[in-house]
Amino acid sequence: MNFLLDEVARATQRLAEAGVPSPRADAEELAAFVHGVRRGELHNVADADFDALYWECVARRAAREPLQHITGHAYFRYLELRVGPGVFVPRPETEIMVGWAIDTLRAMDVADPLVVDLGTGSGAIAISIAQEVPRSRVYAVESDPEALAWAKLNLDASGHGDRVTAHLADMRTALPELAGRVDLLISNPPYVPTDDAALIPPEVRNHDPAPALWSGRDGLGMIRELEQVGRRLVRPGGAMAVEHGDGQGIDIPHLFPEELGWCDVRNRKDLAHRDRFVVMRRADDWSGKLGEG
Ligand SMILES: C[S@@+](CC[C@H](N)C(=O)[O-])C[C@H]1O[C@@H](n2cnc3c(N)ncnc32)[C@H](O)[C@@H]1O
Repeated sequence: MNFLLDEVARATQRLAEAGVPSPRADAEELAAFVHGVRRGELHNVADADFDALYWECVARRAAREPLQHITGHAYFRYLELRVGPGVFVPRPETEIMVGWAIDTLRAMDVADPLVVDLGTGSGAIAISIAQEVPRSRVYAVESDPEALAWAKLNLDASGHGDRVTAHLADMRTALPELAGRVDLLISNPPYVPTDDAALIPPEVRNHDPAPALWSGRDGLGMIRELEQVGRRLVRPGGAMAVEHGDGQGIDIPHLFPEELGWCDVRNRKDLAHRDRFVVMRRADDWSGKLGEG
């Protein structure tokens, strides 16, 4: 074993003792970050090049600071996003929902689909859709100015800024000018039950911003509101996708009832086969009035 890999093995043990869920991967990722190489190239780092900064990073991770806050970036689909304090770190679970949205948009017979991402955080969802659906126009809504600043940073770096508009607004009332015109509405809203606060890992509880997490005792507060938002914004025949937490899959389809013009309401699973998001469509012929609560 070379010197660096030996250090990585020691760091792995330290992270495991601190309760980090993926200690080996994180120890390698930090070593790669510190030495400016990819994980698969760590064997090329010469002993003399070992940087003691590595152990500072390991100490921060052992104190349960998120890996992505230490490296300053998070990977999401084909993007490398800048993240740090003040913005929610995008998660792999959300990539699957975005994949569903991209497939749905590509299958729509609409030349320049109009998309709304509610609670954009780092901009992960909005920028991925703009990147992978070339003629889409995306509105990215966020109420937290600090988070929106990260989204704008990522948007500027992405090269898709001409088709993504960032809005500082409350997702419950945003974009009245798009009423009844949106082809696809997508949201990863806050959905963690305040009742579960004690169960949440320290990386999340102490580092993701509070507005990104909590949504009432059962976690469903914002998703209930999103039903009305979808009814107001999505055009007849348009689609909607909403992420939710473990164990909420059973409750959410009932929040989008046929009587209110929702159809094809389905639970979708993440890679771990847990219900993770719900998808639905506005009926083509729903006769209710837009915007009615
Ligand atoms: C779970 S995070 C999702 C961030 C990003 N879309 C992602 O998937 O990585 C939820 C986001 O919604 C934002 N948010 C919470 N309440 C909001 C509201 N009323 N209006 C707009 N954004 C809100 C939070 O600030 C946070 O950035």
